[in-house]
Amino acid sequence: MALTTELRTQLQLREVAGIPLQASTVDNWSQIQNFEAKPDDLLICTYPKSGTTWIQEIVDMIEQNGDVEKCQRAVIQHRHPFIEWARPPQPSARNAKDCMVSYYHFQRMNQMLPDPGTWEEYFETFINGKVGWGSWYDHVKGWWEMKDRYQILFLFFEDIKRDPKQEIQKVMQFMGKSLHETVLDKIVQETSFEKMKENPMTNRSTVPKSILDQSISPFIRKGTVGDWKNHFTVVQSERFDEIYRQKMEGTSINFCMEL
Ligand SMILES: Nc1ncnc2c1ncn2[C@@H]1O[C@H](COP(=O)(O)OS(=O)(=O)O)[C@@H](OP(=O)(O)O)[C@H]1O
Repeated sequence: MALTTELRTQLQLREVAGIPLQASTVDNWSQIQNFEAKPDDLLICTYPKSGTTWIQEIVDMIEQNGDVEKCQRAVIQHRHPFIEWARPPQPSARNAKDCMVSYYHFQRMNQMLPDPGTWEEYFETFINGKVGWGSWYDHVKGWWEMKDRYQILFLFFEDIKRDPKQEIQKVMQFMGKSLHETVLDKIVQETSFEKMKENPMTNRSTVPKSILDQSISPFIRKGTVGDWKNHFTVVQSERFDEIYRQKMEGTSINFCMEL
């Protein structure tokens, strides 16, 4: 049974250093902040809805040398636990407009996050960074500035979509692995949108409907670049571009908005 609307409106996000987060994350914050990575740990650092699940599956497929059965050993969220969920960061970025659309549909179906309201209301919430995990702009700018100072592989959703093999190869090299071309091709195939949408270990179908109601919007929804054009009005798009220019001023990062 889904949470009632009344209960959902009570699901307020709380803030740590100005970043809205789920209450359970805030309650465990000191434990999360004290997390110490081991030298060979690989952290996947994504803004929500930027392809987290996709890169998780790619990384595991590489780690398991393309062995599909091994990647079926558990659901994706158990194979790579989320640090902020405090049960026991490579940044991946996706253009802000598609990210907003994806996040909007996710908040409609995710009963553990506040109801997004109408698309117009959500537009304001998102551009003001009042969504869970905070501002898209701060996340992307922060990691972009950091990328040359640490051992970081910065990936774009749009690049993986355009040329999955080339980007998977980059991840493989970053992980210090060398896999045969046929294995790479298999990984490309197994991590395609169609495969991951059907795969119960990646599509969140095992999560109860009371948490993720996939009848409202599927977790693996469209997986495209440019879906924002189906949601943004011309006025919204122009206003967004202006705000984007202000917020991203001074950064050299460039996003592809359509393929
Ligand atoms: N294999 C593959 N190919 C293309 N696109 C894919 C793939 N897997 C997931 N996706 C799309 O990624 C979006 C979900 O992002 P996240 O996994 O970061 O979501 S979450 O933050 O972990 O909830 C969500 O985007 P939208 O479809 O635009 O909503 C998913 O459909």
